[in-house]
Amino acid sequence: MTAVLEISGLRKTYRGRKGVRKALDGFDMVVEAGQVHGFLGPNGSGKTTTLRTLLGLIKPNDGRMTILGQEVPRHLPQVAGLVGAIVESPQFFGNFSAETTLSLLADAGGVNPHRVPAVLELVGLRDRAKDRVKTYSLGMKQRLAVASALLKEPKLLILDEPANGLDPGGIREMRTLMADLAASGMTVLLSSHILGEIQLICDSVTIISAGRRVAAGSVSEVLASHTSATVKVRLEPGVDLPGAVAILRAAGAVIPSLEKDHFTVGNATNPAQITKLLAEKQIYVSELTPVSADLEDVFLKLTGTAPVDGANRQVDQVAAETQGGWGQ
Ligand SMILES: Nc1ncnc2c1ncn2[C@@H]1O[C@H](COP(=O)(O)OP(=O)(O)OP(=O)(O)O)[C@@H](O)[C@H]1O
Repeated sequence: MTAVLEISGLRKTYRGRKGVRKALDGFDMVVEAGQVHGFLGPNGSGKTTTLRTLLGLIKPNDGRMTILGQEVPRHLPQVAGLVGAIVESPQFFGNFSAETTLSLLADAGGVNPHRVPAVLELVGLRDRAKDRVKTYSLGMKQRLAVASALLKEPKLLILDEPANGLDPGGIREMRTLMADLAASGMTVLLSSHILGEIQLICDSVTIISAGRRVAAGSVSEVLASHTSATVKVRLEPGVDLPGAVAILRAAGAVIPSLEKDHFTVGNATNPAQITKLLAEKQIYVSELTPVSADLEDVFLKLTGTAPVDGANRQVDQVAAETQGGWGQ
């Protein structure tokens, strides 16, 4: 596969009241052709700074970026026509209809006017195309923004939070739209906080935390390599569950949850050890199942942004989570 987008060692610092802030601290990203690539990170981790830098809106301090093989920002004029982007919520004139807005944009950008009805159809605004934009819902304005980015039939589409403000039906339609665009050969880079959506829509993902890449790869690879060794344990009916938990805890097991009829072991890198330890005390396991992580678990773990009981986590505050194995 060829990379449509490559970023390596990107650095951007801002000077502020409290001195220098590293918004990007040697960030790397690769997006392969024809993929829908998710760009994930907590608030303030550097996503918008990355996208703005890529589009030549911010000057980086260091690093290398290429779009479609061309080094940017130096060759941005050569590739600008092949990139559609919505990085900041675009402002549309409320008294114009979507059709007029897109026709004006097509005209200004030298785009064939036939693209206007085509993109209106694609984003699902056909039936409201003649209504004034000020009568649109947030989600409809979002669709219009996507339509404007699609006008010039870009090879790379960059969308910052495209599902913002969309209802579940709208999110599902956006998902179908992304899949259709990717199937037509377009590469889509999508930043989002809706992790379930990223998991459903994206082929691959980059996770950023504090200006650095903390994970990258296909969604399944990222999930597999960061799935914690958690197993769910069910015992024969009538067995003293807290007693069994105490035996395992004494041997070093971490038990994140104890329910009425089962418990979980969070550091079960060797699950056989659980059955062995309990069987030695004549306690028999009736079910032992791995608990698979979803993207939200991986995200919270890698970015250190899981909620902490009784604390209000502050922006920029990350908690490093370390979890050792047990029973090796
Ligand atoms: N113009 C600026 N001046 C100073 N600091 C800035 C500026 N723009 C961004 N930053 C800082 O850089 C860091 C990264 O910000 P950025 O907007 O890229 O994050 P983000 O991942 O897009 O966050 P969010 O998900 O909240 O939109 C933050 O700490 C932010 O405060």
